[in-house]
Amino acid sequence: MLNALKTIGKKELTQQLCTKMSEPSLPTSVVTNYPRPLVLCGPSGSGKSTLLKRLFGEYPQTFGFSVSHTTRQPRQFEVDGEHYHFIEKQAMEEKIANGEFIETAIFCGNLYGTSKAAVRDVQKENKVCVLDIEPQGVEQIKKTDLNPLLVFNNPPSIEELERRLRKRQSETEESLKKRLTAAEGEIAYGLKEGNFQKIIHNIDIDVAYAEFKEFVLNELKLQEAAGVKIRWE
Ligand SMILES: Nc1ncnc2c1ncn2[C@@H]1O[C@H](COP(=O)(O)OP(=O)(O)OP(=O)(O)O)[C@@H](O)[C@H]1O
Repeated sequence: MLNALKTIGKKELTQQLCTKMSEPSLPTSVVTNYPRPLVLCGPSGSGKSTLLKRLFGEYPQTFGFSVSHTTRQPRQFEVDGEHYHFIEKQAMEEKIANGEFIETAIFCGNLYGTSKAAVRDVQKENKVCVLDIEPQGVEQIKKTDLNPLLVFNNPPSIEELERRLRKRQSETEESLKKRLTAAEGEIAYGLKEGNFQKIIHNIDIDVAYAEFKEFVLNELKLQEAAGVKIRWE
């Protein structure tokens, strides 16, 4: 499942019980004067959410997530444009056909997706839009003019992934197996030269976070030097 939907899936599951180039890089062509989106890709259990939680904790105003679209009905207290962009199925299908989405998936019979416009909305606040997406989404976003920073979070081994996921106690045996099977392909994709600008070897979380943060901050400073406004506070 695409990663935004993995996140959505977790949210839904809780709510519904529905169940190398390691050199800093400047944009080759400056399409907008907004902060470049930050893509963090890596297998389930590799520690993406842990890294992002720390980053958001340290820089609460600088980074943001985009608002996803969904065809499901809003729940009480859910605000359109805040929790989701609620949209009719046909309208969403038209937008998908129009190439307006970076990634989409179906969960419990409803469509969900991350639109390019939603990423732009975060950029317009001078924030870095963070996207936790799977390889298919990475390939999609590379085809757009969003010009993201691409980071791969590499776990030490499949065995360690399994240990982390079991300890997290978030998975059934079936979903655990699916995640571990998918991990092999994701790691191969992540380590392939040229697919990402930065690979974080996430063994010790403190070391991994320090490396991740250093890469991101260096990139943001380069963008600032090129005239991009970044919201620090
Ligand atoms: N470097 C690390 N060493 C040991 N444990 C870690 C490390 N990084 C994360 N963890 C733990 O492993 C578990 C999985 O981490 P996390 O939820 O951040 O992964 P994820 O990549 O976001 O997974 P998913 O894609 O399924 O959301 C968590 O319980 C987290 O505390």
